[in-house]
Amino acid sequence: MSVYVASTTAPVNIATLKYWGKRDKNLNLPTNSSISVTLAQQDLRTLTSVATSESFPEDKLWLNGKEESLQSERTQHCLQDLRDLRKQLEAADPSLPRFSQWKLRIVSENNFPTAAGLASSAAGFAALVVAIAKLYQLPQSYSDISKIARKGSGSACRSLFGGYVAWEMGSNPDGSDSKAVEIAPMEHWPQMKAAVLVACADKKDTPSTSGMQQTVATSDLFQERINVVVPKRFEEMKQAILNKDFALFAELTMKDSNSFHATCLDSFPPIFYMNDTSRKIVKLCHFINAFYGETIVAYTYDAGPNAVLYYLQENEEKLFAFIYKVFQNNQGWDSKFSAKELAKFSEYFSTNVEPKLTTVLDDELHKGVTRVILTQVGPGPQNTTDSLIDPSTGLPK
Ligand SMILES: Nc1ncnc2c1ncn2[C@@H]1O[C@H](COP(=O)(O)OP(=O)(O)OP(=O)(O)O)[C@@H](O)[C@H]1O
Ligand SMILES: C[C@@](O)(CCOP(=O)(O)OP(=O)(O)O)CC(=O)O
Repeated sequence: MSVYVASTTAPVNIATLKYWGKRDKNLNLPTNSSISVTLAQQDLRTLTSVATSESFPEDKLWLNGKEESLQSERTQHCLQDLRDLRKQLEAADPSLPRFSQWKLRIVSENNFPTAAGLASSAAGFAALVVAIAKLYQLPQSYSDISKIARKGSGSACRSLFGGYVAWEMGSNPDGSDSKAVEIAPMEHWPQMKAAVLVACADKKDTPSTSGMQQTVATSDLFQERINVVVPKRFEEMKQAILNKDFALFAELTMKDSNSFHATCLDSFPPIFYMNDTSRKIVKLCHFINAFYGETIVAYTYDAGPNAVLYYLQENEEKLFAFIYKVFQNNQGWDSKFSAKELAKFSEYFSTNVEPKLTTVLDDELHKGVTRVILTQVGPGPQNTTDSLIDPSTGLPK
């Protein structure tokens, strides 16, 4: 029995200009273009291996060690599109093995919690699509392949690229121009860092897909957002990235997060993703920027209460004087900083911040957070020699 195997990793991306709203649910076509930053894979990544063999009786998926259904319409859509592209290759070259007819085994692992509002579906679908495209040796560009990932989960199309990425909404009814493109690679602005403050949360309020539908159907504010606010902001944010203008990038990022959550609140019945902790972190960020008289941090929130803070390496000490002070009891610091480095943040706080503070910081705020993930801008999907499939059996290792 010949078993053919391919593997890839794929990153998480966190939008700075949010995708919210579909104009076509089946094809996952958005009502606005969006922009994101791809995060480093050391902390947040999916590893996916795929195998195909004439002897496999059915398609199968194992996610984080457990067998899961592959029956969702979205996954089926992705598999069908990939098989169609492979079929074209096989038609052009009859010597190729008939992978398009054979069943697939997919084994995937996320190195972070799945379905915890950390964009696991984005990394997951990106990895799935890239791994199969690799197995099938498809010649299409990553922008073309991103259209298939998009059908799995909209935000997944942006995880096909590293650095700074746009999802161009397109206008064709068949979705052929709704794809991800690179705005700039990570090397363009490698100083961008991200601190994820993972909030304590039960299941999310409303899944993204149904939340979007509700907003599209009921919010008046949403019409202003997609027709006026986002088109202008999309161009401005692209320029801010190209010019490495952090103050502008940060302001647009914060405003866009607020605008997206405002349309959620304006939906009927309203949808609440941010909680009290999220709102206090928003206030803390504005306080920090006002304290220094300069914008050194931006917050953004997806469809859940976790905060993602973007900042530049050069401002880490200034920012962490506050953030470490408030969240030092949360796990996640020791893996990135030595005790000496952490002591420097405390020292900066007691020397430069504390004497000038006019307000008392909330010493209970850390209780609403479970852990911090300290990371940075990162590359797109990576080739890997790690494999989750045993090629002699075609089963998970
Ligand atoms: N590695 C993976 N391979 C394939 N599918 C995955 C993978 N990881 C996650 N998924 C799919 O994504 C689902 C989780 O998506 P969901 O949108 O609920 O959470 P999330 O992406 O972590 O959060 P959010 O979209 O709010 O950031 C999983 O139930 C699974 O179907
Ligand atoms: C708030 C968001 O994170 C929404 C992401 O929505 P999904 O991509 O998870 O939605 P589906 O296309 O229905 O799978 C904003 C963003 O990532 O742009």
